[in-house]
Amino acid sequence: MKALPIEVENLACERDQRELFGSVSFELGAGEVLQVAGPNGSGKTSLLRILAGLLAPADGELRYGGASVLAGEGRDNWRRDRLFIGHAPAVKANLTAEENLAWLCALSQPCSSEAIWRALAQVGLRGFEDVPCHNLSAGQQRRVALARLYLQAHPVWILDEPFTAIDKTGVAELEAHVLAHAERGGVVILTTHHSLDHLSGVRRLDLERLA
Ligand SMILES: Nc1ncnc2c1ncn2[C@@H]1O[C@H](COP(=O)(O)OP(=O)(O)OP(=O)(O)O)[C@@H](O)[C@H]1O
Repeated sequence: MKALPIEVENLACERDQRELFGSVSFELGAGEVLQVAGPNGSGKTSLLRILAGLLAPADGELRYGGASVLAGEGRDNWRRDRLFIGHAPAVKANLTAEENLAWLCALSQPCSSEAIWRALAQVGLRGFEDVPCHNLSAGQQRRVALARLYLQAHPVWILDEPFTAIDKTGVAELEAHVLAHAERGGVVILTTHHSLDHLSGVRRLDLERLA
């Protein structure tokens, strides 16, 4: 499924009555990857949470397929098409890897056990399907959350620090998966403190310069 055009116009964010950023604007189309960069506290997570619909902006507009997400008419398409994976892995400690994915997917696109096991194998967790997440390492817990990228068919990925706690091989695999998603007509918006300069075609939005 191809992503529809995304337009962000003069988006502003305040936290505790302090302006974090005042006029973030960009447009993205199918096949594009955007890295949101900037120092700690510059508002990268806040911007991604606004885009995901989890935080209200102080001002500005987000359009998906030409329809305003914030005003309402584009909201259903946006909620259907965007997948947000936050900074924390958001896995439930007492549930197994499989149960976590079944629960996470049930909220948007329910998945079969077979599909979940396949996705867990793709993120290197074959043999860990039935292990409660409190018995997994930090990197393995992150991999459980990232398995959704192999499982679900959302065209727009919004990923906050997806590489955190992931080993070198895992980072390379995830980078390739991000690029492959874009090649299939998806859009990826992500934050990371590691450089993506070695990947061709990744656009960069620097909140430091916009603040
Ligand atoms: N729930 C909140 N309530 C009030 N202020 C918050 C909240 N969450 C974050 N902030 C503030 O907003 C600012 C930006 O935080 P944000 O997490 O968006 O930055 P970031 O660029 O993602 O940082 P990092 O690189 O450290 O992850 C920080 O000064 C932070 O203290």
